[in-house]
Amino acid sequence: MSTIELVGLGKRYGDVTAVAATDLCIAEGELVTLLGPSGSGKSTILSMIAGLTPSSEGTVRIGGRDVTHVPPASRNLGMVFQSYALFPHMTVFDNIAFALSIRGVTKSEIAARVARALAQVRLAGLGRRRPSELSGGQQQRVALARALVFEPEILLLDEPMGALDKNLREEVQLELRQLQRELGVTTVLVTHDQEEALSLSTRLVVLDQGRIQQVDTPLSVYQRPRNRFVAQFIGTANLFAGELSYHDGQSQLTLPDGTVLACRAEGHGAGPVDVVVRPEHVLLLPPDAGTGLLVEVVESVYLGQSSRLHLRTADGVAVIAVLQRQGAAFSPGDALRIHWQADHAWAMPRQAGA
Ligand SMILES: Nc1ncnc2c1ncn2[C@@H]1O[C@H](COP(=O)(O)OP(=O)(O)OP(=O)(O)O)[C@@H](O)[C@H]1O
Repeated sequence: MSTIELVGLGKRYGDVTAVAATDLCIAEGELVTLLGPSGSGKSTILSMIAGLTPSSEGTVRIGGRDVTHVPPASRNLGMVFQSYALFPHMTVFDNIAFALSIRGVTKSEIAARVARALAQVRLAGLGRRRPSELSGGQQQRVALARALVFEPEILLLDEPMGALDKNLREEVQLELRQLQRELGVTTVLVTHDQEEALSLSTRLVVLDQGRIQQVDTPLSVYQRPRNRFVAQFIGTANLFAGELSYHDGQSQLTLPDGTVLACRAEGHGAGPVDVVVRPEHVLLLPPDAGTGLLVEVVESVYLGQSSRLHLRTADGVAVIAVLQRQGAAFSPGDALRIHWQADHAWAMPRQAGA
């Protein structure tokens, strides 16, 4: 099992910087997800780790060894891509055995290794079937077995669940996480699916326009985003522009209408900030409460387990509140006040142009 280190790794296509010089260390046994909008460089980074795309600058190290100029087949990694590309005319066994047989591994060794890989993905006994005789989830697991049969140090997964429907996807995600933990194989995943990223990963790498915006645990990325982009890209974000100040060591936010509310800030001084508050952390008060920010109800949406309130401040800022409590009936036009606990309001330095 192995670490992955990217040192100043970048990729340019002519004038286009697909990936700016990137530093990233992935520890042994981690499952790290590259997350970002289309074109942000996720697949290019994965492909440079795999050795399929040559880098324009920088170094890739796997297990401490510089593999920047080592061909993909000698990097000891397993790969699974969205289109599993199983050979339809071959049995499951032969699909998994294929790459071993062209490398001259003996028949008895192949049989043992394929059987082990099939057992790892819980497909023991299905080796004689053809891909068309398997469900989508089973086909996906064959693709995974095909990657695991090499006993790779590193597993690279590019949208591996992309072709599965939602229920199956959740089932396969859980299995993948369990298997990855069991094997302790260092894994890099590319996905568009935020829930998948949040639920599977030890850490997330959030990318925008070929640059890393934040590397952190899913919880930290959600609760303590580094900037507006990350806050808005992961989950739903209520953003409040205001002035950060400190009083008796406590940070507070002053909104344009003069309302003062608590917030948390880390490592930056007083001045203009954007504060992010997640919908489940917005608390309501009656309009005559002596504190809080005055808002008007735009719409109240009943969702079964919860309801979602669309609100608007006097300055026209849209706010979403998700209420777990039932029976809170509000009508459009109702006046309310909102507030939050200091721990649930995260201040980020205002970026130029925001
Ligand atoms: N062969 C290529 N030639 C020129 N530009 C490329 C090439 N491959 C990728 N790019 C550009 O590099 C950038 C990053 O692409 P990449 O495929 O890594 O993004 P991504 O985040 O994986 O996107 P998606 O989520 O759509 O797969 C994009 O701007 C893309 O247009």
